[in-house]
Amino acid sequence: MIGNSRLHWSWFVDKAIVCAWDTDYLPEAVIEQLAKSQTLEDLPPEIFLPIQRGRDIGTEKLITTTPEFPLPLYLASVVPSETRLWQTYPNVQLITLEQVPLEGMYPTLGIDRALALWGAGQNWSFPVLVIDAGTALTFTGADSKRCLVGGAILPGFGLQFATLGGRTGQLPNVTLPQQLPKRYALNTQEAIHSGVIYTIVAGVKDFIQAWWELFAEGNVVVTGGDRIFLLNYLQYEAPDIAERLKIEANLVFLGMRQLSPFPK
Ligand SMILES: Nc1ncnc2c1ncn2[C@@H]1O[C@H](COP(=O)(O)OP(=O)(O)O)[C@@H](O)[C@H]1O
Ligand SMILES: CC(C)(COP(=O)(O)O)[C@@H](O)C(=O)NCCC(=O)O
Ligand SMILES: [K+]
Repeated sequence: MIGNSRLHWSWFVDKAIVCAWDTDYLPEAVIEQLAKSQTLEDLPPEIFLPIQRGRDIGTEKLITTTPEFPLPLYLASVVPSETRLWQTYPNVQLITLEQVPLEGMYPTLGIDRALALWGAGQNWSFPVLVIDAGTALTFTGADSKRCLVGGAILPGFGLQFATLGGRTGQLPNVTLPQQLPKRYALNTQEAIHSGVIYTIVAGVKDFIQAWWELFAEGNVVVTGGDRIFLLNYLQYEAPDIAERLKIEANLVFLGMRQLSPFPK
């Protein structure tokens, strides 16, 4: 899965997610090395270091399966320039919205949102709302008939901080704090933390409450690179809401493995 910040990887054996990890965007040379690899040992370390170091729980299972080479690659992307790069890989299948069995999708819906929503619905049941705290923060919901209700898109935590740091004369770049900051800050860094975090948390709370007005028993699943931070803040601000949330890093991959038929 190619996101707007980085690449998200999963190694599948049939429908099992053996392991999952993230990397930075990668240069063409690495894609070429992947294409030429004939054994697990040949695989580019930029991609498979987590596996090759043997630190991942899935490693043993991996070594005992004999995959075909070049490795089949299922690609979903919301970054067209990166899609083009990876389409040079000889054994690539592009996953598109047509393969996701949700009803009512609009043509420009992000494939990451569609796959995450499908994965959440398959894993927990519909109706379901997915909150993706990634580069963008997105809400994407579907009803009990697996029909897209719709959603919303706003700049994620990192993007809000980067915009303030990059587009103003005297604001520094800041990173996410572990704890919910003080609301009334007395220095610049904490003022940025407070402004971005309290408004995102209030917005997320409001979207969740609105969702439960539509679907009283509706599931809510949180994913994305900043999911743990978001959940932590919500636990302080709205513990009753936080308690009812599901959290899952690999929603997109849960969605991919439930495509029927799995793309060939
Ligand atoms: N190594 C990392 N590289 C980039 N973002 C990271 C990293 N680790 C954590 N993050 C956080 O993840 C967020 C991006 O979420 P992610 O779901 O990975 O994005 P996307 O799917 O849009 O590529 C960033 O705002 C950042 O705070
Ligand atoms: C909204 C997104 C930018 C989110 O991307 P991400 O933050 O996960 O990298 C992406 O899903 C996208 O480009 N969507 C297309 C517009 C839409 O979903 O309506
Ligand atoms: K995402």
